[in-house]
Amino acid sequence: MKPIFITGTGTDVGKTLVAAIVTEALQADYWKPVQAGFAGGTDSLWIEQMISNNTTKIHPEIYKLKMPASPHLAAKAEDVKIVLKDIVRHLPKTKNTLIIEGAGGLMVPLNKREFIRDLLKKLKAKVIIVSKNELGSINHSLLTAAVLKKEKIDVAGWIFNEQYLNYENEIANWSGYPLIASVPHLNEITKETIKAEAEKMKESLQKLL
Ligand SMILES: Nc1ncnc2c1ncn2[C@@H]1O[C@H](COP(=O)(O)OP(=O)(O)OP(=O)(O)O)[C@@H](O)[C@H]1O
Ligand SMILES: C[C@H](N)[C@H](N)CCCCCC(=O)O
Ligand SMILES: [Mg+2]
Repeated sequence: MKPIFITGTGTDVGKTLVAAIVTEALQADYWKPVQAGFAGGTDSLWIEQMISNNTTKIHPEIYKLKMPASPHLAAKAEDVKIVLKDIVRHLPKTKNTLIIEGAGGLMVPLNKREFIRDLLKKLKAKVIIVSKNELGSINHSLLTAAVLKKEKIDVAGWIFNEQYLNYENEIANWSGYPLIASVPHLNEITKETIKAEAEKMKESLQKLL
């Protein structure tokens, strides 16, 4: 089975929160190959704290960079070069479904000429796009979809995070990619609330993937 790559319309849209829900729902493994910024903790550590099942394995990052910035700049600050084939070479060998989280959105540079877009292509992954259900999101979402289409990338569909507006069907229709699920604003983010969202999402995920 292809790995599932969780990208988003940008940074801070809720990729890690959605990744926790999807990972828990499928009892999948999780991998964040490029982490830029870890003063407040890494995405991997956060996922580890939010998962309830005993099957999930969290695979170590390949690049763990200090600066909370675009990975190409965070890498430059540490005199590191992000090499895509080194990430691909370290793709975790697991029989379990693998959830991979990107950094920011699709057109985030990893080095002078390659982007998250190129990484997910090289990893031959199937993509879930996380988008926020808020004003401005139609534009961000359709630009993201345009890049995925141009590159003929295999897309499973959208997961919308935080329901400020009802844009889900609009964006699904315009893009032609299906709506997988919607996640409400969670007043409390705990193992229990993640597990409850995972239960709600399980069936749609299993159907699509
Ligand atoms: N549905 C939600 N309810 C409440 N808080 C949320 C929700 N989704 C995301 N958040 C909060 O918004 C912030 C950003 O979310 P998250 O870290 O998942 O974004 P991200 O897309 O993974 O960012 P990055 O590009 O840094 O990986 C976090 O503090 C998270 O807890
Ligand atoms: C620091 C942040 N939380 C992420 N790790 C990296 C986001 C990169 C975004 C780059 C950009 O689109 O401007
Ligand atoms: Mg994240």
